[in-house]
Amino acid sequence: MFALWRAFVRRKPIEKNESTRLKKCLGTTELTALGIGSTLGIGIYVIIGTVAYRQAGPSVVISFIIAAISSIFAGLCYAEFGALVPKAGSAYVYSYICVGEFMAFIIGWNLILEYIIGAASVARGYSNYLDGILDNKIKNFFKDTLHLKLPHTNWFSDYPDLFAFSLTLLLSGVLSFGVKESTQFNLIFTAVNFFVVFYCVIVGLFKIDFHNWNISKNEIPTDIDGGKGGFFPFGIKGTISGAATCFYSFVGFDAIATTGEEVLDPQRSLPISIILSLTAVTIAYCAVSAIQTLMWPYWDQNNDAPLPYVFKQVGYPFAQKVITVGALAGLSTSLIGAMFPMPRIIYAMANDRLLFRFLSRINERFKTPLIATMLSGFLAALMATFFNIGELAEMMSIGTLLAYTLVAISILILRYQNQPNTDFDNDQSTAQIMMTNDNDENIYQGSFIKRLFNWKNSDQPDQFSSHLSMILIAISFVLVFIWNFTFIIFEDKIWSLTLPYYGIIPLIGIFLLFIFVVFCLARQPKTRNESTSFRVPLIPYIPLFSVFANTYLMVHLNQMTWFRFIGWMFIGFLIYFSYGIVKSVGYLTQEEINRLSLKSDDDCDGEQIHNDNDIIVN
Ligand SMILES: NC(=[NH2+])NCCC[C@H](N)C(=O)O
Repeated sequence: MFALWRAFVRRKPIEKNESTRLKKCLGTTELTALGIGSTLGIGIYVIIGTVAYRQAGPSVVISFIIAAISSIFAGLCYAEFGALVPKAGSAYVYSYICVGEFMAFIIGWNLILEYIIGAASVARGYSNYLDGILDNKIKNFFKDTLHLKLPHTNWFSDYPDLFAFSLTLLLSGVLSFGVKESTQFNLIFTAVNFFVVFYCVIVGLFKIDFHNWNISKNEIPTDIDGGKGGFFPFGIKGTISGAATCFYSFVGFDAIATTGEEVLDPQRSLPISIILSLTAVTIAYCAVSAIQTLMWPYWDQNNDAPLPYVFKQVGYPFAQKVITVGALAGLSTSLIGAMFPMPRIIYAMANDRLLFRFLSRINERFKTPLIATMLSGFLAALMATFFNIGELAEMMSIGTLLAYTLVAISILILRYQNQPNTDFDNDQSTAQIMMTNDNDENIYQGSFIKRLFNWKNSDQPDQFSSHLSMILIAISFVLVFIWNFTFIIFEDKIWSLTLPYYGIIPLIGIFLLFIFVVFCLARQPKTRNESTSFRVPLIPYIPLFSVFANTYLMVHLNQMTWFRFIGWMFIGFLIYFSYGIVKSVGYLTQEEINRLSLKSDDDCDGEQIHNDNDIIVN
């Protein structure tokens, strides 16, 4: 059991003076453009309209604000990681270096889900959008020629979307043959997209009518389910479930974190551009959602291409054309933003031997992880062909929400650690650090209660305080989850203020317990690493709030999404426990890793080096 735990918490050594074959050329501007480009897409052009129409009405603006808060808190945690680790990577790499292998595996596995399904959903959205403009010509053609009759028709689309399939496959082809994501291209497309958003807001301002935020029920045609009218036609519940959908619109900024190796000054640029791009995107979403719902009644928003529809309805056909250009630019950058990091994460995990080795093969000629790119591209293309966009968006959101949650938890663990693996000038490998850890003397002064409240006001974490904090973090995570699940059971009653006592008692009880645990955690000593350029303020509150907001949105996703997600995690654990845990490079020294990578460059099927520390799971 102990060996298992040691495997879970082993950390990846950081290669000192690691050279990179990639060109260091990106500055804060390019990175911010990349962040905005991969985030601002379907959200503006499709989601605002559909959420206003079906879930939240004009209060879609509030839904966006709620989703923004949860994403911004996650963004802060990403920014700290980016500032801390001077190395290319995603949340997966960061957590492997700072927290431990098991956490890293789960984050990485969820990121793969996010990117594959994210790419599929954007491709699908792209094709729906084009269809909306072309009066459903693509859809009708495929429906007539290749009609599908699959069970669960709300999951699957009723025709195979070969347009989305070809688009995804084409793009992954382009990406695998070494066409580096051109930042120039991205910059131009993002600028076009942003200009169009700006244009919509300005032009739209001339056609706003505040009555649209206060429509009464009898103005809504009887054959339309428009709720009770007003600003919250579907109640607060609608606004919140809308927020869970809007969350999708904020996903993508994490692409910034995967470019670390090409950035001139990552420790400075990464945090700045994450925060800048999230701010810009939030303003854009809030502005467009306000304008769009003020221009046209929420109950008559179009489903496939709502933004141009509204401009057409108010008598601005020219604006419709401008929006189409912006949408195609925006959806393209969003699609590339999802497809580009996808093979890189698979490659990184396979390189660390947490996933199968063949996925880390670099193609000699094109110098890209060809197999990983093609395989993930093919999977994304298949998903885009058969699944409905709604199902894809939910599935992507659950993976991303869990990844964000775990990144926030990782930041907490990092801050309360007594042996951080973040001394980047020290060439001692993690293996050695772990050895010394084990021989540490455990001088636990004072009784448990005293330590729990840190009576001595110690400001230096030691082994005891760091273990204690880990336990407190785990307990608070479990409490937040249970609280959110309980909340959702009674949600209708809570919003209508008719909550019975058997609902009040557990909710208050869990809440008080949570406050107690957070209080104890806040008392524990934290590490002080003043050298990093960005640190999340208000530890432990901001990461805990992020955990709360993310799990809250997670429990609002539908049951089927949860079942499919559990299936995905099950496959992941199967791979980890049968392969990753025994093959991972987590316990190798730097020299061994070098030998290993030399070997795998020559011959991927060669024999793998086994080190003395190879663990036996007992
Ligand atoms: N990395 C991803 N999962 N990308 C998909 C992002 C979707 C993007 N937020 C949009 O609204 O278009």
